[in-house]
Amino acid sequence: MSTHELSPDLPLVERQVFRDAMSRLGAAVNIITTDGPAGRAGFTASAVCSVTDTPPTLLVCLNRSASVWPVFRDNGYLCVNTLAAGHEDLSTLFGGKTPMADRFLAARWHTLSSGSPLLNGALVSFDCKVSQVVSVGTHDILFCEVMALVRNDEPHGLAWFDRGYQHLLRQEAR
Ligand SMILES: NC(=O)c1ccc[n+]([C@@H]2O[C@H](COP(=O)([O-])OP(=O)(O)OC[C@H]3O[C@@H](n4cnc5c(N)ncnc54)[C@H](O)[C@@H]3O)[C@@H](O)[C@H]2O)c1
Ligand SMILES: Cc1cc2c(cc1C)N(C[C@H](O)[C@H](O)[C@H](O)COP(=O)(O)O)c1[nH]c(=O)[nH]c(=O)c1N2
Repeated sequence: MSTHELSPDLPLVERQVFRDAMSRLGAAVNIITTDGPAGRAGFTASAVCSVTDTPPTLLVCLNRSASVWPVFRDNGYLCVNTLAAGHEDLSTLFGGKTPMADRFLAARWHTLSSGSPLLNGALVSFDCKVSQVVSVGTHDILFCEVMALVRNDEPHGLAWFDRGYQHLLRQEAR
């Protein structure tokens, strides 16, 4: 067992201690998409969670230094596409550096009423309106009200754990 004290203004080495610790929190992998007046964009996010079911709301944390940030800020609508097993390469593609057109060419999509792209074969997709944005440190927390959702019967989910992908089997498929 090891204990680390952290200060709020973390120097690089302490930031690494924090990240190493966070790498132990397994999380679903999602591709967050948007399309609208500011253009089409998508990125991979593991910092996604449920906030409240009344009104149905989830949150997405987006680094303000990401190339996609101004597009999400201006469109105000997004879709959270939760990935299934087999989507590892797509996750990596949307995880940075790849030009936007190439990210979208790698999969099949259809357009939701909000305009946001829904990933065919996602475990579940949440079509959302961004209801509130709170900036904390380097990130914006996007609170997203869910307007519609689409579920898929794909038996295997995908998790990001210890800096790698893991397949998860849904209870119903056991
Ligand atoms: N919340 C995030 O912004 C976030 C989450 C996961 C991965 N990533 C990015 O994906 C890449 C690979 O990540 P990795 O998990 O292999 O190794 P890593 O060492 O960069 O990250 C380990 C863990 O720390 C957290 N984390 C990483 N960067 C963060 C940030 N800027 N702000 C808040 N939390 C952060 C995440 O929980 C992540 O799983 C990195 O470029 C990382 O920045 C970002
Ligand atoms: C598994 C995994 C998980 C995450 C990420 C990456 C990967 C591989 N990234 C990074 C994010 O996807 C990346 O910064 C964007 O794609 C933007 O990259 P560009 O600035 O367009 O190159 C990321 N970024 C973010 O702001 N919030 C998050 O929750 C996550 N989670």
